[in-house]
Amino acid sequence: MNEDAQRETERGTVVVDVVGVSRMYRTRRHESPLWRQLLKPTFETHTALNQVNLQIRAGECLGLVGPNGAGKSTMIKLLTGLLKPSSGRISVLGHEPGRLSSHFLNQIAAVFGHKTSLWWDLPVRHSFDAIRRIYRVPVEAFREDVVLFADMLHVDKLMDRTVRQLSLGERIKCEVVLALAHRPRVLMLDEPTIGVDMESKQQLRTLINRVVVERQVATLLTTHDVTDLTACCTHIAFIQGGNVFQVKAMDDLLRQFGVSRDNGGLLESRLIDTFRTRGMTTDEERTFCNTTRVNVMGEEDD
Ligand SMILES: Nc1ncnc2c1ncn2[C@@H]1O[C@H](COP(=O)(O)OP(=O)(O)OP(=O)(O)O)[C@@H](O)[C@H]1O
Repeated sequence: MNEDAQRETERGTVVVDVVGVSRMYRTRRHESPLWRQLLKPTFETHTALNQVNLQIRAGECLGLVGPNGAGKSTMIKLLTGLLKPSSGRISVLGHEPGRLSSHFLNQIAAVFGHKTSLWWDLPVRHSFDAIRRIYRVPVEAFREDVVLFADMLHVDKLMDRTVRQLSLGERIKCEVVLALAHRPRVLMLDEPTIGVDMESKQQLRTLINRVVVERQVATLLTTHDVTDLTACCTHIAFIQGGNVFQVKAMDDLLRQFGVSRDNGGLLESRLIDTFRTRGMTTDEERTFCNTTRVNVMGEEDD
C-alpha cells in the first residue's frame, strides 16, 4: 500500500491511547542536617499525573492546556518513552513507549522547545545527515521533505551554520524540520513556539496544520499561547494538578465559551477562569498538596 492509501485507511483511528495513567516523582528532601541526609535520606513522592485518560486519533491535533507544573511535559515524556508510568497503560501505535522498541521510535517525533536534539557544535546539516542515517530514510525522500519544510520555515539558509550560532527561534525551527523529516506518524510538541517571533509562529502553525491534515499525523501540542491552540488544535484537553478534567473538540469548546476562533484574548480569559474556578494554586502549593513524605533509601528521579 502506498503512503497516501495508508493514511486514508488510518484516518480517525486511535493512535495514542492513555488509560488510567499516573506518574509519581520521588525527590530527596534536603532540610535535615547533612549527616542525617547521608545516613537516613528522606524522600517525598509527588504525583505529577493522576489517573489520566487521553486518546489522539490520526489526523487530530490535541492541545494539552494547563498552568505551570500541571503535568504536560511529564505526559509527553511518558508518550515518548523517556519516562515510564507508575501505573496505568499507554499505547502509541500499538506499542508500549517505555520499551523503546525501534519500530516505535521510528514512527514518532518529539520537539521540546527548551531542549535541543541537534548537535551543538556541528553545522545543522550534519545533524540532519546523522538523523537520516539513524532512521534509514531514503536520501531522496528525506531531501524532498527537508527542502519542503525548510522552505516553509525559511531555514534553508541556516543549514551550514553551527547550531550554537543559531538564535533560539532559528534553532527551534530547525528542530521541527528535523523531527518531521523521517515522516513520523505521531508528533509531540512541547512548547514549540516558545521564544519564536510572530512571523515564525505563523509559519510553524501552518506547517503543523499541514502535517496533521495532509499526513494524518496524530499530534500532541503543549503551549501557553492561545493562538497556537486556535490555529492548530482539533481538540483540547485541560490538565491541572496532574488531573485531565476535560477533553473537548475545539469547536465545541469555542461554542461552550461563546468565543469565536479569532478572539484569542477572550478565549484566554475563559481558560484562565476555568482553571481558577477549579482552584488554581501556585506551583509551591500544588507541589505540597500532591506530595507525601516517605522515609526510604533509594535514588531520586531524574
Ligand atoms: N524530575 C522531577 N522530579 C520531581 N518532580 C518533578 C520532576 N519533573 C517534574 N516534576 C514536578 O511534576 C509536576 C509536573 O511537571 P511538568 O514539567 O510535567 O509540568 P508542566 O505542565 O510541563 O509545566 P510547565 O508549563 O511549567 O512546563 C511539577 O509539579 C514539577 O515540579
